[in-house]
Amino acid sequence: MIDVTNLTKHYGRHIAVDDLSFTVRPGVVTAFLGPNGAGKTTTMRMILGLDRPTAGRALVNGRPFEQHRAPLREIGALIDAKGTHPGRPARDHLSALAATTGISKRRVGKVLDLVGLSEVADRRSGGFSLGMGQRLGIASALLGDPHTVMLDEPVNGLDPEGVLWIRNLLKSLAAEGRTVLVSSHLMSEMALTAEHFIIVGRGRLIADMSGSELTAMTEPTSVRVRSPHARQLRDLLAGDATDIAIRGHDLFDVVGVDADEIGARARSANLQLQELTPARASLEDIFIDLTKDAVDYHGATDSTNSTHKLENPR
Ligand SMILES: Nc1ncnc2c1ncn2[C@@H]1O[C@H](COP(=O)(O)OP(=O)(O)OP(=O)(O)O)[C@@H](O)[C@H]1O
Repeated sequence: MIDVTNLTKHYGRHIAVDDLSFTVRPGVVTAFLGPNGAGKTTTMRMILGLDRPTAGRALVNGRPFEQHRAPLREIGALIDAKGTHPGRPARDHLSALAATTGISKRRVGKVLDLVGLSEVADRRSGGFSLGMGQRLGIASALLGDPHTVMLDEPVNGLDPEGVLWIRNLLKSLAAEGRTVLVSSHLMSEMALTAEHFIIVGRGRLIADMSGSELTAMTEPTSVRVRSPHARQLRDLLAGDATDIAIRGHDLFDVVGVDADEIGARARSANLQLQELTPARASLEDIFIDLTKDAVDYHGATDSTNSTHKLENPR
């Protein structure tokens, strides 16, 4: 469990983390999302005691990280995958880490197997690809068999196979009952991995909720209707719909009339319905909408110009 309360970090006049409070619970993957510069790494560094908060506090399993007798058994973290000595083989790196932190040497072989590096464990890590380096960083994080795992942008620069591997690893760690916090600026990836989302922008909390709660923040954008009587149904709805888009001989999308109303009208006209599906914005659209004011640099094509409406933006 990670508890962050009123956490704040100033660098001179710049506020990197601004009065942030949230709890990361065990058993689900929690995504820590925000655009570049939102304060994710700074927050994670404060959770690990690597940076001192200007105000507030961060607790790992009930205590500040540095007050645990065996901190690496409490929380394993990947903050900078390049933090290994390039001349040292992966196995030696992990063995040294185990020896200096009182972790059994047997764990070294176990984590090398877990991350798929056993065959290259005696090669110098300096020759590792980006993906292999990430795997070694994750092996270091898991060495102490920790209750809580925290990874900063672990999928950055990985190939699709590496991305899939990390996704499955994170889910299995959470399924074992561990607390898993993983940062990213890519909602598209996290939507497939996480169940809970903590979204920050310019150091401030924007949202702290499950995927279904996030989705429920938007009004349905349209309703998809499939019926063998599509034409008659369209005629029935034409007066109230703001838009009707024909998608096929038996399929169309309606804007401006909700699914309950379409169902009621079809029933009273005795017209059969085969599909009635409200369409909502994707998690990625919602993320872009929520963080659009916190993005420092927009591209020439403004991806924030989405059409859905948030009911309850914070
Ligand atoms: N040591 C530092 N000195 C001064 N400013 C810093 C320092 N570390 C971070 N910052 C600033 O604090 C803000 C938050 O940075 P941070 O790296 O925590 O964001 P982030 O969400 O992890 O972003 P990214 O996704 O780009 O890694 C940024 O504006 C950054 O420039």
